[in-house]
Amino acid sequence: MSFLELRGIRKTYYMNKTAFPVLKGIDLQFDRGEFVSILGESGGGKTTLMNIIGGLDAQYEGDVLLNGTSVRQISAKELDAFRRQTIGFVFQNFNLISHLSILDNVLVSLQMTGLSRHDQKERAESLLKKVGLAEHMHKHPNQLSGGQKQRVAIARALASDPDIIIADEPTGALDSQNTQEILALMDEIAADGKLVICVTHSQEVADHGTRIVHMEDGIIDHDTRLKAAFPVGEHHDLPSKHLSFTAMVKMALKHMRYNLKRNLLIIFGASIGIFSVILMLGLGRGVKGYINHEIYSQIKPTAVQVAQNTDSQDAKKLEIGQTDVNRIKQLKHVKKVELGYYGQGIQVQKGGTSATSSIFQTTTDQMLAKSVKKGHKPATGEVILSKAFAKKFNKQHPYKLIGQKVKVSVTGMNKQHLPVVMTKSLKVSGITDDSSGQLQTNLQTVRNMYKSKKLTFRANFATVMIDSLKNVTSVQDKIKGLKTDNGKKKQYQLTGAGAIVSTLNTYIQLAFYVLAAIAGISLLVSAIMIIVVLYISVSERTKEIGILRALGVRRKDIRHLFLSEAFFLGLFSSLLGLVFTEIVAVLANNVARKGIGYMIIDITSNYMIFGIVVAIIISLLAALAPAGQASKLDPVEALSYE
Ligand SMILES: Nc1ncnc2c1ncn2[C@@H]1O[C@H](COP(=O)(O)OP(=O)(O)OP(=O)(O)O)[C@@H](O)[C@H]1O
Repeated sequence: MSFLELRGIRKTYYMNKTAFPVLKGIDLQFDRGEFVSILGESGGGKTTLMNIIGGLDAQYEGDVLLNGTSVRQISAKELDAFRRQTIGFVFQNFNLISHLSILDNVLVSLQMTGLSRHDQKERAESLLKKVGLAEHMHKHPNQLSGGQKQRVAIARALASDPDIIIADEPTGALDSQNTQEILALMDEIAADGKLVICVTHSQEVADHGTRIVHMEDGIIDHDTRLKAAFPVGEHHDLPSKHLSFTAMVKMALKHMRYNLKRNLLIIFGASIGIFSVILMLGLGRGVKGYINHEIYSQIKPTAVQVAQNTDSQDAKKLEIGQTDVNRIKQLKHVKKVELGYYGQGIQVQKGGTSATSSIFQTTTDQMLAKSVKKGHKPATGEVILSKAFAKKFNKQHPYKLIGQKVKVSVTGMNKQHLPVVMTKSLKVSGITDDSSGQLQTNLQTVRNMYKSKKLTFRANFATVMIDSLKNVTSVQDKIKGLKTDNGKKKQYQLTGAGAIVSTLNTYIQLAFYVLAAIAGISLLVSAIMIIVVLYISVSERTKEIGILRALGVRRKDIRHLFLSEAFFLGLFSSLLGLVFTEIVAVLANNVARKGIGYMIIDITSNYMIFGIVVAIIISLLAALAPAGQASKLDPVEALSYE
């Protein structure tokens, strides 16, 4: 049984349904240790035959048998493995991968063997030494002469220690001295026990081998043995595996580095999209934060004041009692309920001056300390005045009232519904910035005033503290819906800014989402840019894809190669976009801090992660079609791509 056998190989090309038969029944047998030259006229079908033997072309009739096993029946994956393990290609125009160094070109093949990384490198170096290129390992193909390039190609073909070397016009582009050197190398390979099949036009090259096969009109018309085949010793195949994902990723990175300028430009362009989206989100959050900060410094939007819904002046009807408090306290999201007292027409006297306060109200625990411009919140027996009211007693220096005593007269009703005036001397503890005539004291002070006249104190409002702004509206609705014990609707009267603040926040958020979405258009442009670049890259690298496929790289790996590049484009552009955003945020926040005392751009780590993930997903989606196209390229067509 021969090592390699061709049985009735026929191949016909079709052009517009016209058949062009090229191979018309080829039967040949080869053994290891042979150096077979295939001679024939130009266009006679030699390359076509080599592609069939090398497992690059599976569209033919007949059969190729390796050690008696048909290669025709095997799956596409097995055919990839066949090329990896059994075949080494040497082409007329070298077909080296231009963006990889000489060493890396040889290593691509070795990465598909079971050798350790160290052994791969050692073997690549020793093969390059063998072909006389020890000093050129770190150069790129464009830095070598034609003869040197062909020696790299031979080193690469030998890397996975295949049994068959297929050389298609290996000396076609070389001068006579280089031709002799390459032929000597091919001799050595055959002497090593491999089968060398070499397509040539040159009789000189053909005469060098052990056998000449002549093709004419699609059939073999002469088969001449010049000398005996080289003796074949024991042979152990190098274990083969497909290219690892990491190797593919590394190759993608090397290609990106080789085309650094172009890739930097793409990364820069795409980063602008990420930059604008993240900036808008950060600005939205910052502005919302700033507005809330301003609102919270004036009022407590999570506080709602509840009073009885009545026009009556009767203190009994106006009372908010313990039953009301208990009812409200039971509601979800209610943190605290504090009773309060509200009155009008309160007389205040100091020395010879007296004035009437338009609003008199008890403060709650929740009262903001910062709302007291000077002084402090009132303790029992103390009162705070608004600046406008204080001016009535000291026009020039209203703040001087702090620490002084004023007489406060509140009118209550006794059991007979007759007015009773309660007067108490209270110390001014602070002054607010308020322009209304407001007077505030604490609840205990009012209780004490009622007690001193033996009148029943009735609170007439309650302050309800809600756990968070987002729950204000729902709690308000629930309070409005509360019923009395006999099932009647209570219909409380509610006041508070929470609902408005909450709506305002929703609108601000919405406005910035819209802005971010508009900024997202630039992301779309980035995606289109990546699609275009990858399509260009696929057509530029068609030959490289053909070479990789000839070396036994799977379709899947080719797809991974392009997807890896897209992944890195997405990753690097998002990182650059984030750097730009950070720079702008730091600068803008510096200015904003000086101007309004607040950092106006608030970029959270979630936004950053969102930016990175979105950029990568968009890049990968953009790469799907070009990567798919690359992986589907026919290896023979890809190799003959000009
Ligand atoms: N993909 C293809 N589609 C159609 N015809 C093709 C295709 N590839 C090759 N041919 C034709 O098949 C014939 C054989 O081509 P092939 O490249 O095998 O010849 P060759 O013997 O290697 O020629 P040369 O010595 O000039 O390299 C040629 O006539 C060529 O035009």
